[in-house]
Amino acid sequence: MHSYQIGILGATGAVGQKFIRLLENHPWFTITKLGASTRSSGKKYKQAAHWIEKTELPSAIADITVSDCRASEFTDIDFVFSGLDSSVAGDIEQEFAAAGIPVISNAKNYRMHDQVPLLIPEVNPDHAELIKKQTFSSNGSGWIVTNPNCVSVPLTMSLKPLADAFGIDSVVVTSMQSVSGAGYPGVPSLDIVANVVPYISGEEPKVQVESNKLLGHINGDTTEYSNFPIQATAVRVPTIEGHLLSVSVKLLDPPSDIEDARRAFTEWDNPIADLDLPSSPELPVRLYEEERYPQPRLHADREGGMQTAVGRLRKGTVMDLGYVTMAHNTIRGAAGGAILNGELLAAKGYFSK
Ligand SMILES: NC(=O)C1=CN([C@@H]2O[C@H](COP(=O)(O)OP(=O)(O)OC[C@H]3O[C@@H](n4cnc5c(N)ncnc54)[C@H](OP(=O)(O)O)[C@@H]3O)[C@@H](O)[C@H]2O)C=CC1
Ligand SMILES: N[C@@H](CC(=O)OP(=O)(O)O)C(=O)O
Repeated sequence: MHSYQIGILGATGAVGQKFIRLLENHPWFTITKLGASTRSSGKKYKQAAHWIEKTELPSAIADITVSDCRASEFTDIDFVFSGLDSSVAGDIEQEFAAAGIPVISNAKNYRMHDQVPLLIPEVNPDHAELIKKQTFSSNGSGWIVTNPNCVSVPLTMSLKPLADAFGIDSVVVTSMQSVSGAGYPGVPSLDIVANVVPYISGEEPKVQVESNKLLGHINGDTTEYSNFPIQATAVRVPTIEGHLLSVSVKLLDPPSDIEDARRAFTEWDNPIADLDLPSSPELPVRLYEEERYPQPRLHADREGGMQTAVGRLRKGTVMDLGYVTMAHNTIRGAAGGAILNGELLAAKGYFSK
């Protein structure tokens, strides 16, 4: 039986609030500490946070006093989830790991660090082994694990069945990203209402490198990346939740029949199915046959926001295959993905208890 007392860093932000909502009634993880900036510390959570979730702020959380994000304030917990702003996540997460507190982070800072696993449990669960190589803390009790960018998540989860069946030569992707990806208050309304903004600062380079780390292999102390090129275009659209991607793929060993590509998705085996993790979706990658699906408003919440949808699978005219894919950016692409990482690591015995 797993039972852990946990903290949330960046608890007042958009992702922090999603952690709080998703962890209410979690069977393994109980929130006992909340951290944010000095703007919030010392206040009760209900006063510090501008609650933007649709569900009620959990009463067990409302009266917790928010702490500074200092490791010395987070004694007596087993680990933290981090939804910190990336401008501060680097130093704070390192301080926690050095103090022997494991950090499961949603921020970008350590994703490409050699000894830090960039983890999607259904894609590369074995990469968790890198934890044992980390030297953030003197005795190895503190470490950092990250989850990928919210576009890299559906991109990599949808590429994985194709990589396993046919190998990937190259990818072109255009992401149509919802406004919640920019946090709260996020994109100015005069920019995004009835409009599309064809640029998201810093997004395309992350998408281009993270998938190759995720689809790589552990070799000794580090990750050997896969090495297919990805050309990404990141666009902000006026949806609220769910990032939709248009993907074109050239394969190393393309199937002659599109049915074989369909089967690659429908017959793909989830490598963690037998672990029965609480946040694990029944079907991590769902192939829709209806030509108008998937749509963010209709499908982003499927399986608790943890399912990656694939649709419009078709033979390509320039590259081998075309399809669209979509995932809930603040659940599967952020807090929910981090929680699933925590569950995987708990099930595999990584928390010293
Ligand atoms: N929104 C999304 O879809 C996704 C976001 N992410 C990443 O998750 C992280 C959080 O994003 P989001 O929730 O949208 O951002 P927000 O701006 O909504 O929240 C940022 C959080 O960081 C805290 N913070 C800011 N400065 C400090 C500081 N100096 N010391 C301690 N805490 C501080 C804030 O506390 P306070 O309220 O006190 O200022 C707040 O809790 C980012 O790294 C982002 O890139 C990743 C994937 C998807
Ligand atoms: N940039 C993403 C959200 C995000 O914060 O990404 P990252 O975790 O890679 O910094 C978006 O705007 O939708």
